[in-house]
Amino acid sequence: MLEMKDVSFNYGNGVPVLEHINVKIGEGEFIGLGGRNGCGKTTVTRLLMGLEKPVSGEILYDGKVINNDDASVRSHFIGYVFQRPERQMFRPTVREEVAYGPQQLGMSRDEIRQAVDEALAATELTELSEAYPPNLNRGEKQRVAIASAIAMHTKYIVLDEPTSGQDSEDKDQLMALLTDLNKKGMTILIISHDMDIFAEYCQRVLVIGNHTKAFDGTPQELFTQRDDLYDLGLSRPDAVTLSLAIPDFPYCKSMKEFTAAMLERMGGTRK
Ligand SMILES: Nc1ncnc2c1ncn2[C@@H]1O[C@H](COP(=O)(O)OP(=O)(O)OP(=O)(O)O)[C@@H](O)[C@H]1O
Repeated sequence: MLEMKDVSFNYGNGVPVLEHINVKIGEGEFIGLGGRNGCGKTTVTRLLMGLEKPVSGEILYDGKVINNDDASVRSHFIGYVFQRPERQMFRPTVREEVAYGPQQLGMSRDEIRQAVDEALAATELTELSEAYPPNLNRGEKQRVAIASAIAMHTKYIVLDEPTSGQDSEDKDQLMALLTDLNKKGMTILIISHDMDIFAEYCQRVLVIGNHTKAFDGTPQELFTQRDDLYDLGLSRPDAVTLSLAIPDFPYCKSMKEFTAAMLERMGGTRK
């Protein structure tokens, strides 16, 4: 369990960024983190990663205060995919990049080879294992960062707006990979401005507003019960809006679900 207990933070210029944040992130969850531009989403994840320290309050891992554990210690249990993943890659090949973490953990050569092979296979990077990371496209770089976390067997992975600027094929591929990792037990925390991702993939959504936690619940609760979505910098996905507009229609979290429900209502099948 990762926990933020009454955490407040500013960047030292007197401007409050986060105030009295309380959040528990249990193992196996798939959580979306949303809110307006500049509300502090990246800062929340930097605090969890140990890249920033709370001004007050505590960060806990399995009940132990880890405020003073720096990012290299926390990387043993949290993997991170930066908004610009090239900033986290320093090795000459994809294989060496993915092997770096396991080497730091002191794994044997054979263990490292096996962990890296498995991680490259899981992220469909085997054929790019000798490639120079800066030459990869953004989706491939993200998968290298994810492979690094898999090879270290981290329990958590945090992704900062991984699908922004991606076409729908890359987005679907990434979300399928994250869903698969989550099914295998990895906890996912994904920052996004994409409401479809919250609705379709996340079990829980956290929203930051007014410097603190403004919502913590299921996407269905968020999109059907809150009337301040606009104020929070959010919007209702089309699939949800359409399903709510039709009397006695089930809640639909994606257009695929909506289409299937609509066809069922009309007594038809998809050709
Ligand atoms: N290094 C820094 N020094 C000073 N202020 C900063 C720094 N980094 C971020 N901020 C400010 O802190 C606030 C929160 O920034 P943060 O990047 O966490 O927001 P965000 O919700 O992730 O934004 P976005 O959706 O645009 O990525 C913003 O007002 C930002 O300008």
